[in-house]
Amino acid sequence: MYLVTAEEMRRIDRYAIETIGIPAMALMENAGRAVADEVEKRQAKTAAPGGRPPRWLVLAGKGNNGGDGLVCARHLADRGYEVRIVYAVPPDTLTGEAALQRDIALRIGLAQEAYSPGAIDWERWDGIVDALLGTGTSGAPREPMASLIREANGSKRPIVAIDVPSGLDSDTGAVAEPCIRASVTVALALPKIGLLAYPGADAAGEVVVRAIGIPEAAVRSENVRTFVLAKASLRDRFDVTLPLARKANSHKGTYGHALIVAGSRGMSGAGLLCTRAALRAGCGLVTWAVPEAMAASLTGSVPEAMLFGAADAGLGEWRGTSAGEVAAKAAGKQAVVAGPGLGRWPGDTQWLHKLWHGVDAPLVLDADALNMVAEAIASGEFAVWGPRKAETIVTPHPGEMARLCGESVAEIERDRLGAARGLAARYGLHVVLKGARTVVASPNGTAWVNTTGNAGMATGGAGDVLAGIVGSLLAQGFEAEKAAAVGVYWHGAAGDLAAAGRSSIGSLLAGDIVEAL
Ligand SMILES: NC(=O)C1=CN([C@@H]2O[C@H](COP(=O)(O)OP(=O)(O)OC[C@H]3O[C@@H](n4cnc5c(N)ncnc54)[C@H](O)[C@@H]3O)[C@@H](O)[C@H]2O)[C@H](O)CC1
Ligand SMILES: [K+]
Repeated sequence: MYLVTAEEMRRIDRYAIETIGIPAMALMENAGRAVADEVEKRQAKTAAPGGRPPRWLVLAGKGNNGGDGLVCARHLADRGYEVRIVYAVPPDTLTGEAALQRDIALRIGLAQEAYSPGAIDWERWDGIVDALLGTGTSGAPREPMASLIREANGSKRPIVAIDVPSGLDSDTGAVAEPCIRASVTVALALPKIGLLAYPGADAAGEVVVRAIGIPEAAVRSENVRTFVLAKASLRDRFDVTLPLARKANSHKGTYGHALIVAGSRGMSGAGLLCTRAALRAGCGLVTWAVPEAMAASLTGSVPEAMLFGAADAGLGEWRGTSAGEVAAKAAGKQAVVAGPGLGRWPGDTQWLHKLWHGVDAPLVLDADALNMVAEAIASGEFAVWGPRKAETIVTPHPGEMARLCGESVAEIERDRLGAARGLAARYGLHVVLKGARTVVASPNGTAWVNTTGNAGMATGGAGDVLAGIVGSLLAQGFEAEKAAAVGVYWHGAAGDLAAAGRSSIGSLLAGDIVEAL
């Protein structure tokens, strides 16, 4: 499923109207009717007291979003609802199709008023349709609309938002003060990015996408490069269904060999989780490289993996001198994961630089390896590292992403998609920006926003598990975008499955995610 910006939606809309010739009023009619259907569906669950007709308020702005609301009001009235339109602005300032809808509403005698602060008896109404602002929003809602939004939120009535909750930035998910807090948002034609990205996703409530008669040809006229990562997209885009299929006639060599470079004294668990996740995600063989002094104590901790002890002068910590050995160990492997629990040591960016070129296989960099890259970027060194022989996936959380981009966490979180896309394009990396609604961005400009996962996964080791899964999929021959996208979806889905089996998701452990794979 596509995810669009306001500008992309506008262009698709314009193509449908101007190039294909579908009247704007027809689209608006479909939009308003779709919203009325959704209101009816919700209202049916809670019958109005005493069998009286349901009472709904429609808050209308002056643009096309308001026009959609006026169509919705008309259809609700036709279905026996008591409806009242509240214009946020003087009705004579409405323009275009919205003005035509205003005249229609007037001619059929729908109840209406211009908003006056404090004048609405909210208690009287069963629900509210938010038709104040849509994709034409610029900046935070201005007065008097801002007061109307605050009153509506304070009313505690269910709010059905048309297209986007008013006050939401459709492109980033940033919410203005105030922003409508909807129980459901009816996204018209295509979902907007801001409906999935937090904090917008919280303001949107449940998101329902409804067709309004925009032909597929209009959608295709726009080269949309952002997609929802959901079960259907795995199937349609990547030809993958989970659990992964296996050929009856196959052997461990069929599923690849991954090298996991992870863990150090005090952080062996990161390597252990990464290694177990890689095995559970199905690659044929895993070699786990650790500083040599740790190898003895880890013997048998994951009997299915091979252990490799890298020279460490007996300290259980990584040293720059091990780069050659690790690169040699990577020969013949189909994927390498480096980073979880590595720690930092003097000269570690040079160590990583050696792996950067010494490893011929696809590489996943996570955790401390990302901090090394961030330092190399900051010092200007990274610019001269040059391209690798195979693809590279980086899996930063927002803190690591902030260091990689030289920005603050708040700046990254304000536009996660933009940040991930920017880093991917700048350095030719596949970027997995973790967090609620993980973003996967590729150097070719494609990006995915994930729908699986839950807050219980905000726990130590969950990232190590993801790195292991992605490495495992690379080892099994998935190309980088597919490995990253499928891995992210699967990791979240496993987290959801693991959470479903617990009374509180707060008790979820990273190891549970591995077992749920
Ligand atoms: N998807 C489609 O193909 C269709 C979508 N429809 C609906 O149209 C809106 C977008 O309509 P548009 O007229 O471009 O913009 P808005 O209604 O969102 O609002 C524009 C209006 O509001 C004023 N305004 C802008 N920002 C603010 C602010 N911060 N505070 C106060 N007022 C503001 C501005 O002056 C403009 O005049 C889309 O979301 C769908 O709901 C079509 O109906 C069918 C086709
Ligand atoms: K709206």
